[in-house]
Amino acid sequence: MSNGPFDIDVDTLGNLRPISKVVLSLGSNMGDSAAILQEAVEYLAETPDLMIVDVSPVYQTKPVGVLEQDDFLNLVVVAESTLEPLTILDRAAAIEENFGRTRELRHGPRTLDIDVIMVGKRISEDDIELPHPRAHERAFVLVPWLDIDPNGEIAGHGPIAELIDDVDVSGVLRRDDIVIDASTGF
Ligand SMILES: Nc1ncnc2c1ncn2[C@@H]1O[C@H](COP(=O)(O)OP(=O)(O)OP(=O)(O)O)[C@@H](O)[C@H]1O
Ligand SMILES: Nc1nc2c(c(=O)[nH]1)N=C(CO)CN2
Repeated sequence: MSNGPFDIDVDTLGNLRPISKVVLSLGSNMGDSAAILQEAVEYLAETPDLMIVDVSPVYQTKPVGVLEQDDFLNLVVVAESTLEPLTILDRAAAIEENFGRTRELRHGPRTLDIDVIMVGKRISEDDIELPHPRAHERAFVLVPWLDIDPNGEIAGHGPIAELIDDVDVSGVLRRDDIVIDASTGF
């Protein structure tokens, strides 16, 4: 899979649309987190013009940032899309809102958080920064991502297989007993 806008899709009107690689990080530490992640993957699979390529195993992870909160369940989704990065961010926020996500505390507990890790190229704007500025230092992103995309890279930081050597992975435990059914929609 290419990282950037090198693959092209032609829509029904004949317009050429670049296909970008998309990486999303999903996390939950409130409510029935396994069921929430399952449903969130289904919402993503139903998103027009976004095709899921793979869903990682689920990991139970120690909280990063605010430490006084429950462990998270995390997974990573790799997809391909012709959507604009801001459209993907809006879609992620809309899916979060289905689960009553509130933003009372930065890095605090949440039913569902969807971070946009990358959408093809690098972007730095008021509303969006890509790649996600903290992804390269987060074991809860790198470990599941590596499982499904061993050649993955974060622009400006390098291959995830190398970045992982510099992060503490001790708080990240694979939960093979939690299976996300990724068969619906792709
Ligand atoms: N790549 C990105 N992914 C997600 N949100 C982003 C991104 N770039 C900018 N944002 C903006 O940053 C805000 C992130 O808010 P949010 O409450 O999700 O942060 P957080 O998940 O607590 O912390 P972190 O950003 O460290 O993961 C959102 O309002 C969103 O518009
Ligand atoms: N383990 C873990 N810690 C976090 C997470 C998360 O998904 N997993 N999300 C955060 C805000 O994006 C802050 N801290």
